[in-house]
Amino acid sequence: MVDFRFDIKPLFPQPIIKVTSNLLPHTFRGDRRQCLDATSKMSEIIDSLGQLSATSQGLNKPVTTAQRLRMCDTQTIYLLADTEAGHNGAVAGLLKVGTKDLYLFDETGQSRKVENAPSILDFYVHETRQRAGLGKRLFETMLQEEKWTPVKCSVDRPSEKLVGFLRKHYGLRHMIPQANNFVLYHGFFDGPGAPAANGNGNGNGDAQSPQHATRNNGLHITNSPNTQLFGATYLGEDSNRRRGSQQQNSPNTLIQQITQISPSGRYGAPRPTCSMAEIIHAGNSKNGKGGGSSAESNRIK
Ligand SMILES: CC(=O)SCCNC(=O)CCNC(=O)[C@H](O)C(C)(C)COP(=O)(O)OP(=O)(O)OC[C@H]1O[C@@H](n2cnc3c(N)ncnc32)[C@H](O)[C@@H]1OP(=O)(O)O
Repeated sequence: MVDFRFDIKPLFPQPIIKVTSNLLPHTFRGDRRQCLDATSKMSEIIDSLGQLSATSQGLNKPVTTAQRLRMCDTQTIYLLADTEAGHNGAVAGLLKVGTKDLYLFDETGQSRKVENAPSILDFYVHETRQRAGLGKRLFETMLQEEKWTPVKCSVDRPSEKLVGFLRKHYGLRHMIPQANNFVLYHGFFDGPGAPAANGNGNGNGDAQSPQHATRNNGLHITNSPNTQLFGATYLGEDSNRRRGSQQQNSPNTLIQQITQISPSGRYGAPRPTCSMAEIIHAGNSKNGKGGGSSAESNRIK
């Protein structure tokens, strides 16, 4: 549990509050002076929880800060408190969600641009309170408030724990391979309002379009914003075969393809295992050619 030097109770009239770019609890009512005080305290809470989340995920800098939230009007943070804890109460967890415009592949390998895709961006429950249902409570509140369903959420590079959480509580198992670090599950594209496929029907788009792709040995490299930011991702043998990739490359070339678009921000940060690129590197090092990428050298072993 995270304690603060101030009493958190006035900020948490209910156990879970929502905070957006004004850095105020959604329940907040007050004059200008109270507003400034609440903003400063909320900033401290968000920064503390964001830092703990980053540490727990092995990131070298937080994904969630008050400053970032202030700059972004498409994100919401849900905070869970235990107002009975200690003298001042304590905060137990954080869930940051938002909407993103993403270039994504559906189950058949068709490329689609999805605008305002619901995204799970950061999720953390304090170590002393994990596996006690608090994560589920936060997530359920978020789903209700945002009017989202779990299968329609994209998840920004989920940890093993989050993958387990989604499997356990929502039965999400079958991922759709992507060329970026977002994870989608089968069913994401189903139902009314499903986004249309892009371009020419083979999922590649044309040479001028943002989703233009080159595929080599299962690596999907596009010039989409995601790939530029986050790097290429291994799509797996099956999807590679399905797409009829012609070219066979050496392991060295694969590493170059992964590293030519080096990750930045969250993605340049050291991470624990659980990445498709890890699989490639592991396979490659068996051939005596391991390591070398900036992401790889940053990763905690
Ligand atoms: C997009 C992203 O934010 S990726 C980063 C996700 N965050 C993290 O990995 C930070 C560390 N982990 C956490 O903070 C928490 O474990 C959360 C937020 C993932 C889940 O919150 P919790 O309160 O633990 O979840 P809750 O109690 O509702 O559900 C428990 C289930 O989550 C999964 N889980 C939670 N903790 C663990 C763990 N230590 N090891 C493996 N699975 C875990 C399991 O499926 C677990 O069910 P089980 O106990 O029957 O195996």
